Amino acid sequence: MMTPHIEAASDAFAKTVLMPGDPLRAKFIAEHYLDNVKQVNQVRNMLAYTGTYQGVPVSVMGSGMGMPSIGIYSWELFTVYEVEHIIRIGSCGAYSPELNLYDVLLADRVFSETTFGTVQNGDPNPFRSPSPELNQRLIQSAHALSLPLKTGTVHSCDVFYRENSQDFQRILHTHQALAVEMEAFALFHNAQVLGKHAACLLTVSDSLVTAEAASPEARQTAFTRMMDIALHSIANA
Ligand SMILES: O=P(O)(O)O[C@H]1O[C@H](CO)[C@@H](O)[C@H]1O
Ligand SMILES: O=c1cc[nH]c(=O)[nH]1
Repeated sequence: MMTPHIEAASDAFAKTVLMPGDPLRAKFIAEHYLDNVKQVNQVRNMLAYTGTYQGVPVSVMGSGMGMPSIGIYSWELFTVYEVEHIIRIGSCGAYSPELNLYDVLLADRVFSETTFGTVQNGDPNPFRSPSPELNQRLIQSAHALSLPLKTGTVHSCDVFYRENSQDFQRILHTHQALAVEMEAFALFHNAQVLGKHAACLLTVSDSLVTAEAASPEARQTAFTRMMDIALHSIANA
């Protein structure tokens, strides 16, 4: 075992890793998109695979839910496996009435009340940013594939079930956060601290404004758009 959480050999990962929260979404991508696939991790069922997409090496690994989990996996990938780029591909809940179910959103800034940064290296700044280069490539890929892509601030939240379900209005208006998810802040923080590159693409799976939620079937189709954009950006880097 190379780390307490990843059993893969030191050269098992490609330089770019796609990270959905759900390890089964990682399996889906490996099975439907990649060639020459090898499973490289199953510790704690946090499945990881390496293969090629249009001839370019790429890995895909689940991050689990929440900042402690992605904080561990992204740190180990960046420091032990010499991974250079991590693109999170996740689901999010819409705060903005202008976001519809299945829209794909690229985070250009992340806000969080988490203590992750303060505890990790004493940085209390509640905002983190993605890699401008990765974001530019993702925007170009969406354009090349004629897939609509929105950009904006995302809220990374430590709590999924909040007592006050309308609290999102405050965060929308105070920080212009268009949607909520639970990992991007820690991923961007680790990338910044380690001099690596990270980005976050999200598909709207539900709306806190309208209380609509995507069906499981629709989620799969809609999520493939985000996967297409991410994989195209890797193949055309
Ligand atoms: O779909 P994923 O990538 O897991 O992302 C979102 O879904 C989970 C909550 O249901 C959290 O991990 C949140 O960030
Ligand atoms: O973190 C998340 C993801 C999807 N929907 C939510 O409400 N929260």
